[in-house]
Amino acid sequence: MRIGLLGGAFNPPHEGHLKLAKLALDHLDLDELRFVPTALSPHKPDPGGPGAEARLRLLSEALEGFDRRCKIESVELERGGTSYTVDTLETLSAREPDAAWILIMGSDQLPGLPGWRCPERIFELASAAVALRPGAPFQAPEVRGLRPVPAWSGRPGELVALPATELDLASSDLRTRLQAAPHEDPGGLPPQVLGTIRSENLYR
Ligand SMILES: Nc1ncnc2c1ncn2[C@@H]1O[C@H](COP(=O)(O)OP(=O)(O)OP(=O)(O)O)[C@@H](O)[C@H]1O
Ligand SMILES: O=C(O)c1ccc[n+]([C@@H]2O[C@H](COP(=O)([O-])O)[C@@H](O)[C@H]2O)c1
Repeated sequence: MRIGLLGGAFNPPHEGHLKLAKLALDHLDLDELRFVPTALSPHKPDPGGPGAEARLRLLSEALEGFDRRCKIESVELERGGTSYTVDTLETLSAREPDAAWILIMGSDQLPGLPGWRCPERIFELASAAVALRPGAPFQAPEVRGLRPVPAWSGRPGELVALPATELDLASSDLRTRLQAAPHEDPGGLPPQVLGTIRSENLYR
């Protein structure tokens, strides 16, 4: 099994996340892509917003009718506390030892990778696929064991580039816009997600 892990706060989930997932599914020949909502993101501990339960609900709405290979992996919400990727990979790889894991991310994550908890261990357990995000160039970071390759073979430690999402969307901008103009469509939200945000007065 070739399994992609797309981790994030999804606060709220938006079309940029879905485009990233689609690019990964199409280019990496994945059997599954799991969205992994954080309990607390290590570098964004207090982002505001409606909390984990609502983020999870919005994410499952965003995935309704999307690609059937997409699932939600709730291991970080169940574990609670700060969501370190190395802990998640240790749990998943012990649980599913035959899977090949690949982290799916936007290029804004690359400069911070050496500062993640135990990055060398992360890339003993998984690879990474990175899509260009507007404003964030692709620059391979210095992490032992991580090496750029043209295509993913399934072996850990490989860093592969995905095409650009070409969607200049960020949850933080959407939160700001929703708060400033609650009755306007900020753009970039799946319709079901916007509907729930409105009907439940979230992000006010
Ligand atoms: N528009 C986008 N294009 C490419 N990747 C994206 C895009 N938006 C988010 N991502 C990626 O999705 C993953 C999860 O992102 P996250 O949930 O933190 O969303 P975000 O929009 O970056 O949130 P925030 O603005 O609150 O920081 C990260 O790897 C991030 O790089
Ligand atoms: O493990 C770490 O040290 C680490 C540091 C920063 C980010 N991450 C992961 O990267 C993903 C996106 O994080 P963020 O902060 O952009 O929401 C999410 O799954 C985080 O758990 C992980």
